[in-house]
Formats: sequence, C-alpha cells, structure tokens
Amino acid sequence: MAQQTFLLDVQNASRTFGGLKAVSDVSMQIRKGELVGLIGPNGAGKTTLFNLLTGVYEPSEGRILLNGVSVGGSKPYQITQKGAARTFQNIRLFGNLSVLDNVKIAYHQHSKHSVFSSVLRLPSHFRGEAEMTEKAVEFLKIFKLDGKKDELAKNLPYGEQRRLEIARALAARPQLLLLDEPAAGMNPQETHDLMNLIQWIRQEFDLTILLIEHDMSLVMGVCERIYVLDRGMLIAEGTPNEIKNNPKVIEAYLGQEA
Ligand SMILES: Nc1ncnc2c1ncn2[C@@H]1O[C@H](COP(=O)(O)OP(=O)(O)OP(=O)(O)O)[C@@H](O)[C@H]1O
Repeated sequence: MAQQTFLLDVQNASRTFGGLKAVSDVSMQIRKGELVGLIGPNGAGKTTLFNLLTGVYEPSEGRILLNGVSVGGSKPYQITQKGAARTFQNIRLFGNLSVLDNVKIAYHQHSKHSVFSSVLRLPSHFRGEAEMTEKAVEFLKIFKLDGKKDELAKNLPYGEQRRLEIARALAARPQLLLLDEPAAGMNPQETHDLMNLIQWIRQEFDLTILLIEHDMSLVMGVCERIYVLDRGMLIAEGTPNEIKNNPKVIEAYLGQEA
C-alpha cells in the first residue's frame, strides 16, 4: 500500500542546547489544507520547534519532511523555496524600508525576470518590476495596508506590523505558513479580525497553516487540531474540545500559573 505523504511530517525530532532538551522526541503530521495550532506554557519549546521546521536550527535527532522530502540541513531560504514561510514572535521587518518594499523582497524570488535583465536594465526588467509592484500591492490590499505602502515599516502601529509580516510571508507563495504568535500585542477587535483573515487566506491561497498562539480564543476558534507541548515534550494532540478537557493540558497550564 502506498504510504500517505503529509505536507509536514516531523519524525521524533529533538533539539538540545547544552544540557537542556528544548524539543524532545516530537512527532507531528500535518495534511495539506489543515489549520493546526501549537500551544504550551512559556518555555515549552514551541519557537524552537518552529526554528527546526524553518532551518534556523538542525534537529539533534529525528527527521523533518516537507512534502515527503527531508529538509534536514537546509538553510532558511532553501526551506522557503521548498514551500514553508514563517512570521516571528518578535517582528522582523526591514524597518527602514517601505511597506511595499518589505513585500517586494519576498516576492522577488518568484519573479520571472532574470538577474541578467535587471543588471542590463532590459525592458523585461521594467516589466518584471512593474508586475512585482502590482502583485505586492495586491497582497497589501488583502491586509488593508495598501494605503500605507510608502510608509516606513517601522512607523506602522504594532498590529499593522504584524499584518505586514504575514503579507510578506504570504508573498513568498508558501504551501505551509507558520505563524509565531500572530495576535501578540493585538487588541480583541484586531485579534477577531485576524482570525477571520487567517481563515480567509487559507481558502484563497490553498494554504496549510501551523500557528503558535497564547490567545486561547484565537487558537480554539480557528484551529481544527491542536498539538500541546510542555517542557519540550508533546503531551496532547486533538480537536479544540479534546484539548480543553485534557487533564494533562489543564495540569501543564495550572503549573504555569502556580
Ligand atoms: N538558542 C538557545 N540556546 C539555549 N537555550 C535555548 C535556545 N533557544 C531556546 N532555548 C531554551 O529552550 C527552551 C524552549 O524555548 P522556546 O523559546 O522554544 O519556548 P516557547 O514555548 O516558544 O516559549 P514562549 O511561549 O515563552 O515563547 C527554553 O528553556 C529556552 O530557554
């Protein structure tokens, strides 16, 4: 029987820093089109797992397959080319570039015009450049940022910077979009709008999404499945309802508050 290929297949991945096992023997399988949450108390290993998925760190043990192909040892930009793009917990925009240029940078790798035509300023370069600007503006429209395209990214309010980061990740045309705390610092209205936006872009761009989020209303409201990490280990996986009522999960979160 043919083996099922998952879009993302994490097989017994671990990552140690000195004596600390930040991610310990984690396995997770995500099918194309799913919207999955990754939660856990502070220091559980969520960002470290994202860093393994995106080539920031290599797993100390285990394998990570994207579309059935191992991404072990790939650099972050190579993983982006293989179809996974991310946002960061601490926003990482090019603050001194315009909002438009932040998106164009991501779009650049998908542009058809060659470096050769750019250097020689051939007509195809200008056509390519105009096309890229047009596409970038389309992405900005989705995130209601087109009116601010010429502002410096660093001058946007926090919630808009978060949206711009997602627009930039999306412009890289990923199959898998990894969002690290997309609602952090947003007010309830912004969070609510973001939930709708995440669901909309998933449909529109045929995306698979994995998101880390502390805002439980967002996680429980949009995710179909949730993985829970605690002290580097996967302690639960299930639907939002299953996770809400899972004693191990409740205990992990109560431990955090104690
Ligand atoms: N580069 C590193 N060097 C040493 N320790 C690290 C490194 N990166 C992460 N850690 C440690 O690994 C553990 C997991 O951290 P991580 O940031 O992945 O957790 P998290 O679940 O994302 O936490 P939070 O919700 O607070 O962002 C923590 O104890 C952290 O201090």
